[in-house]
Amino acid sequence: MIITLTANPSLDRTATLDAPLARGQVQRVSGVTVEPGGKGVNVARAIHYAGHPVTAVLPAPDSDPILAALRQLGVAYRTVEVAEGVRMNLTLTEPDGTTTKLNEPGPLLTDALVEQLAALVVEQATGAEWVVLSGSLPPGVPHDFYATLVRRLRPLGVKVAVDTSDEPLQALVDNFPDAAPDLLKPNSDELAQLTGADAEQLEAAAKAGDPSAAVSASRSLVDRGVRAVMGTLGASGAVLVTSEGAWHASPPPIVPRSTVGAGDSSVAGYVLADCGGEAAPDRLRTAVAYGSAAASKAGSALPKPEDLNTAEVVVTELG
Ligand SMILES: O=P(O)(O)OC[C@@]1(O)O[C@H](CO)[C@@H](O)[C@@H]1O
Repeated sequence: MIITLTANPSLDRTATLDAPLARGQVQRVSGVTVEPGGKGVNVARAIHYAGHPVTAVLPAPDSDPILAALRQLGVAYRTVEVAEGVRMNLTLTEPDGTTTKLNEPGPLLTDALVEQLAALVVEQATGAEWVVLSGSLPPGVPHDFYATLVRRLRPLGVKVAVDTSDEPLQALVDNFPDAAPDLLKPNSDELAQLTGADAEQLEAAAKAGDPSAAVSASRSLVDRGVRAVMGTLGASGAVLVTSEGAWHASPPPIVPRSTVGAGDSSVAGYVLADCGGEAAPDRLRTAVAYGSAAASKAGSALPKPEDLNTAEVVVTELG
């Protein structure tokens, strides 16, 4: 069983544009989809499609359309009941695959609701293989929420993955090694932010086939207690660093349609491969196959096992 927490779930509304976005103009959209989203919800969806037991934990009113959508997909969930509906995040996709996201802050959670949410995750985590803590935190939730939760989860013996950004990510790192998770999934900006590396240089080097800056940044986090750091590098694939070694995986060729959910899919792939007993290089291979399959799908659509092109992911062991 895998548990995902989405403290700030969303309904993802994707508008497809037939022409490049023209700022300040009225433009017609050619299609709209609405899907249940938020990073942990996406991870849960991809895991569910793979046939692995999963429960998504999230705050939402009982009548919220996100819950109806999850029921329709057959994704199991547990909620903390809140009064205000989940936020609506807007994605604009342009013909060349450029994706623009406008994310709302989300509804305020009171201290009592924050504690109910943490207690629900701890309850569900008992006996689970992994808990995945993903996404931003809505107003009212302290920045160190994930740090506190990792500390509460560790005694249960469950593995913990964290994928977040900005202050919650910084607060987590500030609380290492006590709050160090089993998997941290920063993107290149986050890796640079956390380690003082230059984001542009790190990305440019990875694009040119040299992921060493991403590896050193990831290694500095492993040195501070994280079991595995998977740094995602967009079209340049991802690196995985553990205390045993470092690997880079380049993705299979795809036509990118929407990057929304690519990072979440890579987390799902990593955790699924770990549950299947795969070694580090194959966990990275599966993660990158999942991430690139998601990027080749429209809107917030997530990959199913038949969408994966694992054979064309090239994994290289690095020194
Ligand atoms: O605002 P956050 O929590 O950082 O990110 C939320 C979000 O952009 O992440 C998912 C894609 O990763 C989307 O489903 C959702 O809209």
